Formats: sequence, structure tokens, C-alpha cells
Amino acid sequence: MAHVCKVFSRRLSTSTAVRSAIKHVTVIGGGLMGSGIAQVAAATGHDVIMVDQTDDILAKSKAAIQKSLGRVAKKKYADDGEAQASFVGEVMSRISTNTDAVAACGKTDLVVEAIVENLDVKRRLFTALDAAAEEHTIFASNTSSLPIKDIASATKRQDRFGGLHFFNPVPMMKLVEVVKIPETSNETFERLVNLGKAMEKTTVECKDTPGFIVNRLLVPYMMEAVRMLERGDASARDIDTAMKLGAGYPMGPFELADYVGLDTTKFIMDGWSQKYPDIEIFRKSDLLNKLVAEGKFGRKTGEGFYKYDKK
Ligand SMILES: CCCCCCCCCCCCC[C@H](O)CC(=O)SCCNC(=O)CCNC(=O)[C@H](O)C(C)(C)COP(=O)(O)OP(=O)(O)OC[C@H]1O[C@@H](n2cnc3c(N)ncnc32)[C@H](O)[C@@H]1OP(=O)(O)O
Ligand SMILES: NC(=O)c1ccc[n+]([C@@H]2O[C@H](COP(=O)([O-])OP(=O)(O)OC[C@H]3O[C@@H](n4cnc5c(N)ncnc54)[C@H](O)[C@@H]3O)[C@@H](O)[C@H]2O)c1
Repeated sequence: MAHVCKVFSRRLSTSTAVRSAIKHVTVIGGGLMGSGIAQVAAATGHDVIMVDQTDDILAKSKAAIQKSLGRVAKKKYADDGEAQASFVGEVMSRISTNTDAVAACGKTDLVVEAIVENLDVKRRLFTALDAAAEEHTIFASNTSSLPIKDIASATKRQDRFGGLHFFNPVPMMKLVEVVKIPETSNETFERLVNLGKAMEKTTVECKDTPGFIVNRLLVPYMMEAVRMLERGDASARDIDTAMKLGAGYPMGPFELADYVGLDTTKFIMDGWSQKYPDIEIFRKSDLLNKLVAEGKFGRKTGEGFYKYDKK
């Protein structure tokens, strides 16, 4: 009898898991990350609503997705222009846009937030969405550095809240960190892991600790690089070259910072230097702050540590 119950309960849990599979995803924030998350979710068969503040921003987000899909399509379908166009068209057809975040969360399985790295802004957003979203809807943040618990506590659904930390560029990077807080239910965590896998990512599990796994190791490395530059020990170009040829990294630290966005890297360091004032490596970088103050955010503005051709 016990064996029959075990088989039955396993089938039940499987059917429950299948029934609760995430199919509709609302992505709030159509910037570097949100557009990538929307693209990969749509390319892996999910229905997506992408939200940002203005229609103009959303038009730019869709154009970026279209361009990225074009690069993916060329690799998938070589010289078959028709197949490439059909692939891009089909994926784009699964992405709708909205400037009203509350309206976009009324009927969805998952809300993934990828807005500015600012705790108050993220908390205000999730408080507003909490009242509008259905009971079964899961919330997740793509934050690089903020405690998930500090974001989740702005809602009444901490059992249905987790971190989904994708990596830039989302179409190329195979990793997603799935972060749980103590309140995250087992079903929620399982659904987030299953979504990561459905998006053809490799998932790793982490606790809600500063920087999760990758950024806990990446931030000190990149901050050491900028200290090296500030001391005049070596040039940015030579530091990047050294790390690519000496450590096998695809990008050196300054190329990567320009790629991530110096605004975002500053927001991350502002938070950590304030939260951990006694940790020297997190002390703010005058050079980074100067670049951001001058509007030099890296690739996204055409200049950061390096200058870029306007594409
Ligand atoms: C040092 C200053 C200190 C500042 C403070 C620091 C503190 C804060 C730092 C923490 C930041 C954390 C951010 C975040 O939370 C965590 C992250 O995301 S970290 C970033 C992780 N990502 C990486 O490390 C990326 C490393 N780079 C690469 O992997 C590659 O360079 C690249 C981006 C894939 C590009 O590939 P390349 O070969 O270099 O160049 P190409 O552009 O020619 O691309 C080749 C090929 O790839 C395909 N492709 C590339 N990009 C895309 C895309 N966006 N969409 C689709 N396809 C893409 C494409 O097929 C390309 O071929 P092509 O089409 O050009 O023929
Ligand atoms: N850039 C990276 O490499 C990277 C990688 C992983 C995670 N992240 C994290 O992802 C998040 C977004 O980073 P990004 O690089 O995509 O930033 P981004 O500046 O490229 O995009 C942020 C987008 O959010 C929009 N936005 C801001 N406030 C909003 C609001 N209240 N409602 C709707 N939209 C709003 C902005 O208009 C912008 O388009 C941050 O939390 C960041 O830490 C960034």
C-alpha cells in the first residue's frame, strides 16, 4: 500500500509541477538585461510582456531584441534567409509591450524585474504589483547586488518570491543564479529552477548573500582592477589584455565594466560601500564616479573607460 501511495504522490507532484509550469512571463525593465530576458523567454516558447517607462524606450528594446535575434538566426540557419526571418518573426510575435506595469501583471505566471539597481525603486514597484498580481504569480528580481529579502519584504508574497540572476548578454551566457530567501516555498523555488532550465540555462542555487555566487567573486576582482588603474600601476588596456591572455577571460575588467554599464556598476558599489563601510575593497572609486558624473556609462553611451563607435 505504501508503495502505491508513493507512486501516486510522485505522479501527483509531477502533474502539479507540470500544471504549475511557468508559461507567461512579465519582464519589468526593457534595458540591457530585461530585453535579453524577454528575448530568451520568448525564444524558448514563453509568452512575454515587456514593460518599460515609455513607448520610445520599448521601441528601442524591441529593436535591440530584433538585432540580437538576427545574430542568433544567422548561426542557427546559416544562409537560409527565409528560415532566419521566420525564426525572428515567430519569437518577436511572442513579445508584447506595455508601459503600465500593473496592467501587465494582472494575468501572468512570473514577474521578473530588471529595472534600475536601486532598492527603493524596486520596492515601490513590487509593492504596487503585489496588489495587482494573481495569487499564483511568482515575483523575481534580477538584481546584481541587493538582498532579495530587502526587495521581497515590500510584498505580502515572500513565499512566492526569489532571485533570478541572469548574466549579460542573456542570449549568450548560460548561467542563471536562482536565489531563495528563507520564506521562498519549495514549489516556488522548483518553478524558478524549472523556468531557468526551460530557458536553456544552467541553474545554480544560492542563498541570499551579497553578490550571490559570481558577483561575490567578480566585484572584488574588478574593484582591484580599478584600484590598479587609479594607482597608475598599469593602463586599462594592458590590464584587460593581461586578464584575457593571462587568465583566459573573454573580456578584461574594463571592457566588462563598459559592457555591463558604468551606471549600474556605480549603483552596485554605492550600495555595498554604504552597507559594508569597513570593507576596504568596496570603498567607492573616484575614477568610476567621475566617469559616471560625466555621463560616460560605457558602451550604452558610447564612452566609458574606452570610446566606442556609434552603431
Ligand atoms: C573595472 C572597473 C570597476 C567597476 C566596478 C565593478 C563592480 C561591479 C561589477 C559587477 C557587475 C555585475 C553585473 C551582473 O550582475 C553580472 C554579469 O552579468 S557579469 C557579466 C558576465 N558576462 C561576461 O563576462 C561577458 C564576457 N564576454 C563574452 O562572453 C563575449 O565577449 C561576448 C559578450 C559573448 C561577445 O563575444 P565576442 O566573441 O567577444 O564578440 P562578438 O561581439 O563578435 O560576438 C561573437 C558572437 O557571439 C554572438 N553574440 C554576441 N553577442 C550577442 C548578443 N547580444 N545576442 C546574440 N548573439 C550574440 C554572435 O553570434 C557573435 O557573432 P556575430 O553575430 O558577431 O557574427
Ligand atoms: N548590466 C548587467 O550586466 C547586469 C547583469 C545582471 C543583472 N543586472 C541587474 O539587472 C537590473 C537592470 O540592469 P540593466 O543593466 O538592464 O539596466 P538598464 O539601465 O539597461 O535598464 C534598466 C531599465 O529599467 C527601466 N526602468 C527603471 N525604472 C523603472 C520602473 N519603475 N518601471 C519600469 N521600468 C523601469 C529603465 O527605463 C531601463 O530601460 C539591475 O538590477 C542590475 O543590477 C545587470
